[in-house]
Amino acid sequence: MSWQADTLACQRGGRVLLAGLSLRLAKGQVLILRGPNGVGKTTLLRTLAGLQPAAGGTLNWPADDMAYASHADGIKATLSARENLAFWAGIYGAGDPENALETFGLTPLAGRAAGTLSAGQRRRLGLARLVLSHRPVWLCDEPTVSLDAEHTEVFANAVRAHCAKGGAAVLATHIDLGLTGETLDLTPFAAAAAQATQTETPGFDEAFL
Ligand SMILES: Nc1ncnc2c1ncn2[C@@H]1O[C@H](COP(=O)(O)OP(=O)(O)OP(=O)(O)O)[C@@H](O)[C@H]1O
Repeated sequence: MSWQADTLACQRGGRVLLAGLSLRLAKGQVLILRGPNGVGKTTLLRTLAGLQPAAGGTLNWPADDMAYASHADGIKATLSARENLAFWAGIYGAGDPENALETFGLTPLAGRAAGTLSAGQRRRLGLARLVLSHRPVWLCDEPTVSLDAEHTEVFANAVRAHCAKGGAAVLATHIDLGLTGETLDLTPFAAAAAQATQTETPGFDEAFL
């Protein structure tokens, strides 16, 4: 099984930010997205997750295969860590909250209201949803923000284990997680989008007459 995008264009706020992007993700593969702030990493992940339509190109990338860990952890502050994962297990229709808690070292905190967790603990709870989901493709946006070195390694190991079982992952990150995988710099695709936009800009006559 593989997931494929051909000559994809992605937009945010009505602007096409990326154009001409083709990629293929195979089982077992890790793809690292790189590029400066604002280049469009989140925008691409949101498009691949099916949260927004592509602005062009074709996507053979079923949304039901995706588990998306965004900047927002999708955590309900008044529920305990365990209750949060039980909620998400219900949404995904699968998954073992206890295993997910254990994987991210959250078992001792399982009964705590999520709103009382530290930033790094909350992030670990957000990432635990990935393990729970049993979905083949993990899409992660800056997954290790707020994580200490130990839990950055826990996350990297979770990705390795997921891929070893036939999963795959697309990770937007500015740091080196020590994962074996391909790197995709989005800068040329942002330049292609900017170029296309310039070409489409109306000339003086069209704009003012
Ligand atoms: N809701 C929005 N409405 C309009 N523009 C937006 C919106 N969200 C983001 N943008 C803009 O879209 C562009 C791409 O943003 P995006 O979040 O995809 O970048 P990124 O590569 O993930 O950046 P970072 O490395 O800072 O996380 C930026 O210029 C940003 O300001």
